[in-house]
Amino acid sequence: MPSLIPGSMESLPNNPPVPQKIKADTNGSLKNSNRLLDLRSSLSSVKVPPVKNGSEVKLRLGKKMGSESKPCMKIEYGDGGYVLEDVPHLTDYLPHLPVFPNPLQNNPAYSVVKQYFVNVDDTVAQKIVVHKNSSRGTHFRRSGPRQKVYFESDEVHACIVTCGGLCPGLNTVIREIVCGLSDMYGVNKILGIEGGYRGFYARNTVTLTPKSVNDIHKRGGTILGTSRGGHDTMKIVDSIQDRGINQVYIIGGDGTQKGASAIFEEIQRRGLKVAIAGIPKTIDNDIAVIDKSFGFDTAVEEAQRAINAAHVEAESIENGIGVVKLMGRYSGFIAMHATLASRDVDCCLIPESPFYLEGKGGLLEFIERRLKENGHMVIVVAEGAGQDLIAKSMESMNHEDASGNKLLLDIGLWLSQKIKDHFSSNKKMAINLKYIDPTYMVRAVPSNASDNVYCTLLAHSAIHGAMAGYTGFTIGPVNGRHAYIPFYRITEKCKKVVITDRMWARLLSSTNQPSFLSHEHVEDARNEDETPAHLLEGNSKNGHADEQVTDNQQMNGGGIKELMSK
Ligand SMILES: Nc1ncnc2c1ncn2[C@@H]1O[C@H](COP(=O)(O)OP(=O)(O)OP(=O)(O)O)[C@@H](O)[C@H]1O
Ligand SMILES: O=P(O)(O)OC[C@H]1O[C@](O)(CO)[C@@H](O)[C@@H]1O
Ligand SMILES: [Mg+2]
Repeated sequence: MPSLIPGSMESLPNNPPVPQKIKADTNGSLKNSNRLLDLRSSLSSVKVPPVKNGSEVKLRLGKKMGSESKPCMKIEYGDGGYVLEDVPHLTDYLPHLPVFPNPLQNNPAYSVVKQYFVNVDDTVAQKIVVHKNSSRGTHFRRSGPRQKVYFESDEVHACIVTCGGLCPGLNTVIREIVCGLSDMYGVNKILGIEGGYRGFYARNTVTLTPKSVNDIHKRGGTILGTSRGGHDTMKIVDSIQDRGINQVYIIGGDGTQKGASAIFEEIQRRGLKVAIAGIPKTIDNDIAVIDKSFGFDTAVEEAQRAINAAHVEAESIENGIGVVKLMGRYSGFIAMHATLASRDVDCCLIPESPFYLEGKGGLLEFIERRLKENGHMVIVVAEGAGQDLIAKSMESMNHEDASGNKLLLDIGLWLSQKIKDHFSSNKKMAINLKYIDPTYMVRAVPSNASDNVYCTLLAHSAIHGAMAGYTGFTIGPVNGRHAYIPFYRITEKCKKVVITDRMWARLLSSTNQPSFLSHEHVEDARNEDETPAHLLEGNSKNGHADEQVTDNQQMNGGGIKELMSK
């Protein structure tokens, strides 16, 4: 029997949301006193103006288009241009689920906390720098424990899977999910899925207990193993169903979150009471919306060791050049932050900033000048930088990994060779170049102290969300506050360094390197910043009314406009 919680900030759903699968292909709408639930089968055709007083909820349902599946969107409008991009809830398609009081109310560690439970209406603003007349813009549901939960402790059968490349902190997140479920919610049935997505149907599982995971945060890698490729939605959901799993914690990058979204949609289609929670992971820090991904700080810190070594080598010998290659397939955040942190770097090359070697303003000219001035120099290059240059000078392979990610050519080796060739061919200067490739070293280490704490918060957010019945969500800090974010927001766009924004300008000013930017490049960068038309009414055409750029948004790939207005 569902219980009401006295004094609860949340009201139990008297009018539970309409089950999505029933209404999936209708054009009808349903109104109550202050809410409108609008169910459409097409994403693009809906145009409903925001309601002035009160709020309006729109649930946009996915429809298969070719092989791409459009996501479910649940959007609520409020006053002053307020938009809530909400995440799905189990009651969206299972309206009569029983609810239970949150066992944290009786937990001695948490019951002393004043207002430990998050108000159900709390949301987190994506835009925090506002003008007097700015609209309030997009918000996400605040994460944290709710007074009521949709799972009883002994009913929960959770599983955890890690997918994609390694990242410092994977083991910490696993540990914290297991310990958090057990300590906070008394959950004791937790399975580890081995070897990534394909482990659901092709590998063994391992039972995870607080005791078995106690020390794993001190190790790099993932105790569960990981993989690329092998995402077979039907087989994965069959496995979830056959094993009686009802909470799935999926740790991985953009590809993994796309896979999690497909699993969620299939779970929903089958009408299963299974919560799907994504925990975003990527060493490259290229996940949109969230402030930063776990392991990134650790990677930047670890990269300092390689940069230090390169600097020591370079400054100890005449015309010494240290070249360090760091990770960053499409985004140069590790290289940029490692450079800014180090102050020993003379030039940082990232995928977002095209560069050239020869001629006036080119890299080779700059190297020569810097060697004449300082006698040594350090170059940091992100692995995804200059791929166009290598492809031109070598036969491009165009190979992909099992997940469909482009396999990169080795920019570090190529660049080192080009520099050596240049200085030996024109005999201007004898140089001494040392190439250091610590790429896998920076992601194979255990997470540092601050990442460890961050991993705990992520794990707890995911647990509270799943216990509260939310599903089809990923989590992360938005402007410092943890939030539940719909999958499509994380997967629609990869976060990149904005080369016309403040942080890159700081880097250019600290290294004094050429920007390599022609007027066309700036224009291109400006155009790339055009956010794809978002589906939010009441916003400007790029979906961010009165957009104001902050350093935080720079991390999130926003901000070309700012430089232009400076
Ligand atoms: N569009 C997609 N739909 C379903 N599954 C996907 C999709 N893209 C990737 N996956 C699956 O997600 C898993 C991880 O993907 P991928 O190898 O791209 O790593 P990632 O999660 O992006 O992490 P990393 O940051 O290390 O690249 C793989 O098992 C892959 O099959
Ligand atoms: O683990 P793999 O397959 O070698 O992939 C390496 C890639 O993974 C990442 O670490 C994360 O996407 C990239 O920086 C890098 O290009
Ligand atoms: Mg990826």
